[in-house]
Amino acid sequence: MHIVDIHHLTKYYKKDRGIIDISFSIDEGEIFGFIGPNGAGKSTTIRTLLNFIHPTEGRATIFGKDVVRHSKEIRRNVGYLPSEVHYYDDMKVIDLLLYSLKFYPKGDIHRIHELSSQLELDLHRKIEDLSFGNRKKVGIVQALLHSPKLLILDEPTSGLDPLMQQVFFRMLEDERRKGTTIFFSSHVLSEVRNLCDRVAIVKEGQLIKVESIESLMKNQLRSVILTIDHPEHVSLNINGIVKCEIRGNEIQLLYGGDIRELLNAINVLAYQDIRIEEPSLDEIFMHYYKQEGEKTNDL
Ligand SMILES: Nc1ncnc2c1ncn2[C@@H]1O[C@H](COP(=O)(O)OP(=O)(O)OP(=O)(O)O)[C@@H](O)[C@H]1O
Repeated sequence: MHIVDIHHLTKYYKKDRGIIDISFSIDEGEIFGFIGPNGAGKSTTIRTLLNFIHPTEGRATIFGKDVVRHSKEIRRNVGYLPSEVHYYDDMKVIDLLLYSLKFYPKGDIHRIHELSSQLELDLHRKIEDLSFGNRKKVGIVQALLHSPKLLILDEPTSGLDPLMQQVFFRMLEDERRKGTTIFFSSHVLSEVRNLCDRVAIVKEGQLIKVESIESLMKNQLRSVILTIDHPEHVSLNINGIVKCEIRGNEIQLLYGGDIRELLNAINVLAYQDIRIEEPSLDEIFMHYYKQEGEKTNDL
């Protein structure tokens, strides 16, 4: 069953593009990543799903119900973390969370304590004294406290340190084991890679691809940078090289083939250094654009 269904969703802010013709679905129990650079349209899509803004065209359903007509009903079973959390600074964390709890008949105070202790959040501090990361934790507890069927999290890890990110990911996995569907946005692919079943990639308001992590990993692109004297004399004739550039004494490759094959070819060269990195989102997008272009040419 689809928990979220998005059909040709378009949003213009007056004349400004928000998102254009976005369509995809999220299955029950999935952890679904929504990735793209700043301004790609992630928050616009999410805010449309929550009925904070109205679509210019297209429609979306959550739990099979139209997000505009049934938003109140839908919200009871959705936990939402906005990308930026704003609170009444003068309140204590516990008072804010108890206030939030009142909206949900299913929520209980033990859950607040359990979630806060996992995140090492001090419930008795005032909101105004909290760092950005700690405010984010308050938002996470708020999103989870009523054990919603669907979690929609907009850039949940920004502001969390790497250790806390791991704690948070484990919490999401616990939620998923209970059957919760999770939809979360990020501009960091490596972050969502270990957690998600599938990802949707957006750029400049448009959906570029929906892909399972499994096939994303199979076609995983790597950025390989080789430091070598006279790089212009080197020829690497192997499949999987998507892009090859020479900059000073470096050969910069974008490689999508078997990494062992590349290393075998490189091993015979008298190189000084090698760096293998995850390519930037932009490089990945360019690769996808190229593939899409090739497909179009084939037709
Ligand atoms: N209230 C608004 N008025 C006008 N344009 C807006 C508004 N909100 C968003 N936009 C525009 O819509 C586009 C998509 O923005 P959106 O915030 O959805 O992107 P995002 O992927 O969430 O990026 P970020 O990570 O920076 O929040 C951007 O070009 C942005 O400038």
